[in-house]
Formats: sequence, C-alpha cells, structure tokens
Amino acid sequence: MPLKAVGSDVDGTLTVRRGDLRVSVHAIRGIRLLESRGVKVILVSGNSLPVTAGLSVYLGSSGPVVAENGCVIMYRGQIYHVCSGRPPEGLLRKLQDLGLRPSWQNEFRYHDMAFFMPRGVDENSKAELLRAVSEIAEAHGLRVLWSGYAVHINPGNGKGEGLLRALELIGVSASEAAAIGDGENDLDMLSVVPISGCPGDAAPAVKVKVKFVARGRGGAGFLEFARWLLAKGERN
Ligand SMILES: O=C(O)COP(=O)(O)O
Ligand SMILES: [Mg+2]
Repeated sequence: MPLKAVGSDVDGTLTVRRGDLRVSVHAIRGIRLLESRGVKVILVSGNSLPVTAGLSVYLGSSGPVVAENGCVIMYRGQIYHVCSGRPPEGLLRKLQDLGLRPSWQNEFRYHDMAFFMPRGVDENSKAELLRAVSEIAEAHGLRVLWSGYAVHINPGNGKGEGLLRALELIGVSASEAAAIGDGENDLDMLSVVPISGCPGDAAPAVKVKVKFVARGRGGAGFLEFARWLLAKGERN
C-alpha cells in the first residue's frame, strides 16, 4: 500500500533527544522531506492543543493535529473531541499531595491533565509515584500515561484512537500510514499502523515493539525513519 501519512510524537521524537524540548533541525528536514513527497505528517502529542497546533504550523506538517494523548484533534480550524469529561478536581488535588506538579498547560487542556514529577526524584521514587498515581486514577476509570516528560491522567483510549480518527478525517486507511514515537504513551499509536519506528534513544518498552529502531537520537532518528519509509516505498 502506498504511504500516505505518518503519525509522529513530538517530545523525544522531533526534539534533539529524549528529555530535551528543543526541536531538532533533522526533524524539520524529515517533515519537509515527507511532505514534499505527498506524505502528510500528523503530530500526535501529549501536549495541549495550542502547543501542538502551533508547532504544526511552524514545523510545516499538513495533517490533522492530535493533542492531549489522542483526546482532541484539530484539522482545518475545526476541533474534534475524541474524549469527554476530565479528571475530577479531588483526584488532581491528591496527585499534588503526592508532590506531583501540575503542568502550566493544564489551563489550556480539555480532557487529559499533565503533571511533572517532583524535582530531583530518583528512578525508584519515580516508579513508586507512578504506581501510586495509577492506583488513584484507575479507581476513577482513568488511564495513566507516562511520556518520559510528564504523567498524564487520561479519560480516553490514548494516541492510537486519536491517530485513527485523524486518518479518517483525511481519508487515509491505517494500512496506508506509519507512526513513530519514543515513549510509553506512544505504544498504542505504534500498534494501530503496520509500520512503526522509534528514535535510537526511545524507551526500552518502545524499542521492542517497533519495526524500525533508528540509530540517531530524537529528531535525527525521525529523519532516518522518514528516509527509510520513502526508500521502502520505492523498493515495493
Ligand atoms: O506532553 C508530554 O508529556 C510529552 O509529549 P509527547 O507525547 O509529544 O512526547
Ligand atoms: Mg514523546
């Protein structure tokens, strides 16, 4: 099937490397390359809609924008809500009692709420906190998604459903699409399309799931994946 769209995570996939927030110049080259060959790039991020939509404009990706880990989509100025509702205030207060810090982007979110880990927390304490948060959130029927940057409390089904809805909006079937991501919050997106990839510094849980593990970190890995996809299309 011809490749018509690529769903891409943002933080850790289009940035210099995982943990860094600066956009990689290699990622911009990769987006321009795909778009020049008629392949629409769809940003699929845990970030809020204003952040993700703004990035899409300046990075030049022409596909729909999927934000809040799949909960909300913007395309041609129209906003589509995949999720409904938002986590109860009491739950959000409990997370803050655990020392988690609400993201400034929560002011601009509809459904998915994001929290940063306490400053200076070590890996063990981070795992402990994620377990405690999961217990609290799951009691409310909510998902907990870790992006490597922030903990998300999500009332929906994650990025996979968001990407499928975005593909529907542009009349592209999942079999004509690929996806790339770096974090645990990308796993379901990477499983809804036949071809998936990750940067070389992606989370171990992602590397074992994808077809293509790039050598380069972050956006350099994205550019490698873009070139591999296009070369693959020429070989088929
Ligand atoms: O918002 C986050 O936590 C990270 O966003 P991402 O899904 O683009 O990596
Ligand atoms: Mg990411």
